[in-house]
Amino acid sequence: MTMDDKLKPLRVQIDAIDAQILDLLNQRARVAQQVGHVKAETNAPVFRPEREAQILRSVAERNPGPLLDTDIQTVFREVMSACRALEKRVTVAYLGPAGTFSEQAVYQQFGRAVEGMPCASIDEVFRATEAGTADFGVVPIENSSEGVINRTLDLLLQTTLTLSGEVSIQVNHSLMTRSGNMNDIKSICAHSQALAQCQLWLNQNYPNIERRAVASNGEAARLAGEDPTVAAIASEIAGKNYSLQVVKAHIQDDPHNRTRFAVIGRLHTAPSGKDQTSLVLSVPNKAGAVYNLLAPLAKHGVSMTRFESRPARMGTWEYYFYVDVEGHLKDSKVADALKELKDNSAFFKVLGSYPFSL
Ligand SMILES: C=C(O[C@@H]1C=C(C(=O)O)C=C[C@H]1O)C(=O)O
Repeated sequence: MTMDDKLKPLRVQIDAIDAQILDLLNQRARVAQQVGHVKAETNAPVFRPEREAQILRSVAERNPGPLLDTDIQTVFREVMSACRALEKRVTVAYLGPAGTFSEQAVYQQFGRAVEGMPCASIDEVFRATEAGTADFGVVPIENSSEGVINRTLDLLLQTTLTLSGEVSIQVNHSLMTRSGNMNDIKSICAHSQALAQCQLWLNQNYPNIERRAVASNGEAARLAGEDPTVAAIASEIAGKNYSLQVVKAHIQDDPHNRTRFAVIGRLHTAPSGKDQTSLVLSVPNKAGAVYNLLAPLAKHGVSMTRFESRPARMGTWEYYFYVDVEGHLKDSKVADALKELKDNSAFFKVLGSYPFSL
């Protein structure tokens, strides 16, 4: 038997299965449309992150293989995204331009069937979401090698928006030029964070080429696309958008470099069963204040998953604490612990409760 003879019956099987999948997907989509009608009657929110998180967890738990859990989740994320878009296509503002890691974070949270709205700055993402021009915003909050993104933390302090999710993505930086080599290159452009994340590699390989910080890696890719003397450090997706070729991939000093993004919006996400709650607080500047601050968490058996401190910038050596705890604001032990925390705090703000990222 030739290879084609062997493949033929297998492909007939795949075609028959695809016909069933197609039918089932559209059955699912019709039910989602009905969900959309029910929501429209009460003006209820279309995107329900807790429900989507539960579905993604459940498909991974029930997955018998051979498909990988993470791959099955990618497929279901897109299925839900497409179904949701039949109810309403949500608009998501992010730090643009297209091709940045922020855009990747948008897709990781919402799937591809969204209206992405690239913004020029983190401030603009907040403004567009606060004004309702966008339903949600996605902003970088922390990088594993460079630390927190100060502007995002400052804006979270003031905003009326809540956190409705977080996304963590692996950040791979590539050095790219129009030609695919470094001949004639006079400067290397990237966002200051990316330059910092590739510092050792650049010192070793191109110590004499000028480094230029620009607004974003996407902007660096755009500049390199226009100018054959400019190299960009950016994601390969950004490079493709501007017809750049890779000189060297994965040049970040930390191979496990990740960035965490916050999803901001007006939605108060319901409990999904595996949630966390983010808050910001400050304490009066006196002995034992931080100890007292955290005691209620231990007392009520609430685990803290993150604790970050930042100077309040009032010249008084006072600090804001960004704290994440396990559980949802609607869990009684979280609610009880937070009530006591609030009583001990000079400033207290709950940023939101949302499902743990996958
Ligand atoms: C269908 C719904 O609307 C959206 C789409 C979902 C889906 O396709 O499963 C899940 C949650 C919502 O974001 C729903 O709320 O159940």
